[in-house]
Formats: sequence, C-alpha cells, structure tokens
Amino acid sequence: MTSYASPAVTDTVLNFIDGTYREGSEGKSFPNFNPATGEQIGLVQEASADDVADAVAAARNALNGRWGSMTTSERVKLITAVAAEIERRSDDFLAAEVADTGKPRAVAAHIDIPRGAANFRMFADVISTMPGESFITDTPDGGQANNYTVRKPKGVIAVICPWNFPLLLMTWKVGPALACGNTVVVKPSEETPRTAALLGEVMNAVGMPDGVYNVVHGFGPGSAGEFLTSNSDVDAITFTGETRTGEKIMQKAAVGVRDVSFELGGKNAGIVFADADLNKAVEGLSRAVFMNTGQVCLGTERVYVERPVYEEFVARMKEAAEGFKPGAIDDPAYLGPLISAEHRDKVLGYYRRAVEEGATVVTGGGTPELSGPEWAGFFVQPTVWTGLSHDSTVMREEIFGPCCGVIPFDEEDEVIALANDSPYGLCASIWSENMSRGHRVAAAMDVGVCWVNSWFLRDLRTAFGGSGHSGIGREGGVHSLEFYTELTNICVKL
Ligand SMILES: NC(=O)C1=CN([C@@H]2O[C@H](COP(=O)(O)OP(=O)(O)OC[C@H]3O[C@@H](n4cnc5c(N)ncnc54)[C@H](O)[C@@H]3O)[C@@H](O)[C@H]2O)C=CC1
Ligand SMILES: O=C(O)/C=C/C=C(\O)C(=O)O
Repeated sequence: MTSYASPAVTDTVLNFIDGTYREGSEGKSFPNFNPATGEQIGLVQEASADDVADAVAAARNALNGRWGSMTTSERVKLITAVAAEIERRSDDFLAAEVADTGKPRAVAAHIDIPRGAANFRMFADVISTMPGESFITDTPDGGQANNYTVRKPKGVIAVICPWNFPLLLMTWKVGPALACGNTVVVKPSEETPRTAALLGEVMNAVGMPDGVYNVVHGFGPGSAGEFLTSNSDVDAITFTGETRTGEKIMQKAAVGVRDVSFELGGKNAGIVFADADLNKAVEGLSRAVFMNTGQVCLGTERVYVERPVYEEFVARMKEAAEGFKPGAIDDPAYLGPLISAEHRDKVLGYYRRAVEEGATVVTGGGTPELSGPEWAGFFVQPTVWTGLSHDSTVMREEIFGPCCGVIPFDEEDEVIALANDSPYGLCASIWSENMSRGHRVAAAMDVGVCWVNSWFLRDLRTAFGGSGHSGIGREGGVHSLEFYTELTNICVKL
C-alpha cells in the first residue's frame, strides 16, 4: 500500500520573512506529522515574537515601497503569474498538501491545489473590472457636485488559517488581499505549514517584491498566532477556524479598533424532501458528510429526512458510508485520516457521546481495523446515527468528523424550524425536485450559503461566509473588497 511520507517532504519547514527563508530566532521548532502514518515527517521552525514583529515590519515596508506604488495592472500581472506558477508546480503543492493532511490525492488534486491558483486568478479579474461609484449631487445653491469613491488597501493583513484545506483557505484570503494592494503575514495552522511555506518560493519566482507575502509558523496562544494578532501595526485580521478561537482573536482586534473577517464553524443541515431524487440526495449528502473525512466547515452533520423516504434514505446512506474506506490514495472514495491524534480523540469522544445520548449506530462508530505502519495514523470509521434527539449534544455541537445523525420530519415548517434552531448559520442544502419548494425553503434558511440539489458547488464570485457563531462578513468576488479595502469618498463642487 502507498505510504505518504516521501524524502521530498522529510525536512525542515522555515518561516518566510521579507522574501527570505528563516529559522526561528529563538531556535525553537516543533514536529510535523503525516496523519495517515502517524510518523514525524519534518520539523517546523517556530517564529518568535521578534520574528513576527520583523514580518509585520517587512509587510509595512513593502506597502511603503515598490508594491505600494504599483498600478493595479502591474499588481494584476504579478498575481496572475502567481496563479500560473502554482499550476506549474502543482505536483510539489500536491505532495506537500497530502503529506501534511493525509487527504486523498484525488481531493487535493481536484479541489485544494486548483483552488489555490484560481483564488489568485479570480481576484485579479475582480480588481481589474471593478467599477467605481459616482453620484451627481444637487447642491443647496442650485448647482451640482460630483461624489465619487476611491478604494485603498487596508494595509497589513494578518491571515490566520486552519488545517482542513490549507492552501485553498489561505489563498482565499491572500488572493484578494494582494489584489487590493495590501501586504500579508500568514500564520498557517501548526498542523499544516508546508504549502504556505512553499508559496514563498512562488512569490520569489514571479518577482513579487520582498515583504508582500510573509509566513510565520507556530501555535495560537503565547506563540505566532497571538504575537501576530497583538501586533498594533497589523491593520486587520482574517481568520478561518473554530468559533472560540474567533472570540479570542476578536478581543485582540478590539485593541486599536481593527477590522475582522471570520469564517468559523458550522452545524449544517441537509434537508431531504420526499419528492427528492434520492440518487442525487444520497450522492450529494454522502460527499457533504464524508468528504475530507468530514473536516469541512461546510460539511453536513444534521440530516432531516421527510418520513416517507426516511427508511430508504438511511439504508442508502449506510451503504454510501461503507463505500468510503482507507484504500488506494488515488481513489476519490478513500477516507483519509483525521488531522491529528488530538482531533481523532475529540471525534471519538462524540462517537461515544452519541451512544450515551441514545443513538442507534447505523454504521461505523469507532476506528477501522487497519494493520501496517502505513495505516498507523488517525483514522476513524464513517458513521451514521439514527435515534438522536434534535437537542442532543451530538446534534448541536460541531464535531468536524465523518459522521451525521439522521432525523425524520413531517412538515415543511417543522423542518425549517429544526434546521434554523442552531447558534451557527453557515450553510444548508435542500433536496427536492419541486423547485418552488426549493426556492422557498432555501430563502427561509438562516445561513450564509444555501444549496438546492447540490453541495459545495462554488462560484468564487459569490458571497461566502456565515452568520451567528459561523462568522462575520462575507468574502468572495466583490464582497471581499469590502474587507480588504477602505473607501474614501471625494466630493467635488462643480
Ligand atoms: N474551517 C473551520 O471551520 C475549522 C474548524 N475547526 C474546528 O476547530 C477545532 C480545533 O481545531 P484547531 O486547529 O485547534 O482550530 P483553531 O481555530 O484553534 O486554529 C485555527 C488557527 O488559529 C490559530 N490560533 C489558535 N488560537 C489562536 C489565538 N488565540 N490567537 C491567534 N491564532 C490562534 C491556530 O494556530 C491555527 O492557525 C477542530 O476540532 C474543529 O472542530 C478546525 C479547523 C477549521
Ligand atoms: O470554498 C471555499 O472557499 C471554502 C471551503 C471550505 C471551508 O471554508 C472550510 O472547510 O473551512
């Protein structure tokens, strides 16, 4: 069977500051593991408080230097070159991402790496074609004024990233930040430092000015994450990760009244009506539950099924779940490991809790039987439960694992109330062949993103983000510009 560790990724991962790879100035490092094999594959150099300060200063200098005086078209040219260089080096990015996450090569090859390039290319297009705002205003003296707005970069942006789609989620922030003329200091997850570090090579290869893109490695509290969010020369913070971490970052951002953009957790509902095409619903929802081993903020952990098709749906989800298993890494049905032993223990804690809360385990519920060193990592079984109450902990808290509870319903109003009864508001999916119902129920969902007869079908121009505990603000297309730029309105008396 395939082993993920390759000599190319058994190395030291360095910080990238002011265009140069650097060790941490305090000589500290931490191990990096392959989650599939559980083996150590490298050492990551931890940035000290001084290193983080250097990175922020480099980002500030770049704003005040060549980068800050470039025209939009000069910036767009560089950003487009970044996209092309990621594509040219896609094998390197793929190896790094798979080594860090253990995810199926097919998933990384079709989602993570192409999105890494697309996130630069799309925002280069958006900034090139963005119209300005202008009003002719009647004035009290019977004359007129012209009001128009200019967009300016916000400044130095701190980009704090999670481990589930490392390159995708980091570039989703870095792409628009650079397109708008900002500079960035990225703090990748301590679990997945490699693709952010590798992107430094790309920046140098295309001639990006030093200091525009910086990477500091480390943890959250008392480490690079906190050093970065506490740095008063950071103008704004964009973060994807857990809701409680968002709260802590927001407290830091309050000092100096700095802006935040947050994409946080979810406890997303899938709703299957009796008139759904069950083939589509089972295919879509099994991806929504099990893809990336359930480590997707958009993933579905609550499924509500109209009673006439409930038994059949549960039987078919069981079959679908059992089709996902550790196997060939190139197989899209390969169920990779969870990111870490700590996260596996958290997920298995919920598996035990489900049983304590009265669940019937339809399939899974534990760890798979795997032997051999290539499978010594953090695998769990894909799991489907029935019999859980809507109010149970397992149906209310984000698990971030390959699991879902299925609950029957009878009425449209009832299921809308159930789906909306959550502190989270990230996304939902509705499955019905009755399109007027599809539109009606989708509009009633208290979420940032709602799919009808699909899931994770993304158009990068659309607004993306969540409400309630799922986040603050929307990114995507022109919506990203609201966070990454400041507007100055200019009023000229004519
Ligand atoms: N996209 C999402 O919604 C994600 C949700 N999660 C959920 O969060 C749980 C915990 O996973 P973690 O990786 O620990 O998520 P986390 O939210 O703690 O970490 C995400 C990033 O924030 C940084 N960070 C943590 N504390 C910080 C602080 N006080 N100041 C500045 N930066 C800080 C981390 O170093 C990492 O780069 C998971 O079990 C999962 O349930 C995890 C990853 C992504
Ligand atoms: O498509 C995107 O931009 C984002 C996808 C996934 C997440 O945001 C996540 O899992 O955190």
